[in-house]
Amino acid sequence: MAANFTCIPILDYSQVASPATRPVFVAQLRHALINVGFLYLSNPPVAQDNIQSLIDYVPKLFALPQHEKDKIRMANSEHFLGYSALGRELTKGKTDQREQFDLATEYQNPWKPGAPEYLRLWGPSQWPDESLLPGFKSTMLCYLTQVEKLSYEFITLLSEAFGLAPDALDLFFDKSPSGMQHRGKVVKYPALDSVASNQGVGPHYDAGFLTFLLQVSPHPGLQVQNLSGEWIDAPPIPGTFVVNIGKALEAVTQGLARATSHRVLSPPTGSTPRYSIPFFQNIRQEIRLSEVHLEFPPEILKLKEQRGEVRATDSVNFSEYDRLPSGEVTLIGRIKSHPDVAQNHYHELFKQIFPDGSPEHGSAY
Ligand SMILES: O=C(O)CCC(=O)C(=O)O
Ligand SMILES: [Fe+2]
Repeated sequence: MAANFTCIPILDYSQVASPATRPVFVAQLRHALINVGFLYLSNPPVAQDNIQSLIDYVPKLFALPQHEKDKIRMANSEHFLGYSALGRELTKGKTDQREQFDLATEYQNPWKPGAPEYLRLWGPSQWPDESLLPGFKSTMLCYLTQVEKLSYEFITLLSEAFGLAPDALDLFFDKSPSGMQHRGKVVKYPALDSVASNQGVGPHYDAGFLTFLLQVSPHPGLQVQNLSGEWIDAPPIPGTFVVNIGKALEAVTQGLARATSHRVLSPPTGSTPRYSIPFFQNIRQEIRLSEVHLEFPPEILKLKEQRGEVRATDSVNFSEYDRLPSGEVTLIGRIKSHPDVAQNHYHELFKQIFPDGSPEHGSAY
């Protein structure tokens, strides 16, 4: 089988419910996880009317007066949650040309001085004033809760695809009430004529286990890197999520599930902006992936050998999962991409990572 993919498979979630079609879904999932690292998911179990209301809010969210957006800027938040103006984020040391709101599932942070710093990473979101955007907060939270549920269902399917027990990956999640926080973002990529480069977001891997991306507007721009380093387009397909694998899941599956390098190019000159809403599934922050050993059946491991190794990639982030607790790996990634937040809230780590001060044109990766 040609492991060096040139297109991204489309899986139909409605096949999961019936015993007759579930094995078809699971087989396609196995292929997508091992050989591609990306897939489209059609018929996801998330209410269409909720998705549509959320989509309707997106341009209004970015159209809020600048001072209202600045009131909830990420630099206020030790949890790296809130608004990032255009040009405030770095990937591979270069400025990303996007504007975004990081908004997570609800979580009360019990951190006390003396506990590891990375446990400060989860906490309450900063929401725009309710009177300016009535109903936005509840719509976004309802959306995040549904995608969270889907993300757990997907983990069970993934275990099945890899020949593991259905609960083999449960140890990565604390499913008690408010035991976990997962993060979402609402992102705007302005057209090339109003930004300084075409780096909407530079080449990178995602952090945790799974990402569920809603491509809100019809713009292409998302690209995925195959094994030989070619960039393959992943244009929006209405009614689907794009699902991809984070670096933590790759590490703990011994590379069976591929974390695939991806990027977004800015829309061309004269275009309207591109909008997207990713959801990032986290894992427990204290867990060290190096201490978890999953037993995969030999026939599954053989599929990885058949795929071969990645021959070229432009992404380098989140390589520390082989030694550090997962929360610390995420914190390092957040500090490198949002040094202004780190400068306000994580002085020691900021100094370690940026001994010469805040990077003008970053050199963190
Ligand atoms: O906006 C997109 O389509 C993808 C964004 C992304 O890859 C990310 O924020 O990690
Ligand atoms: Fe990403």
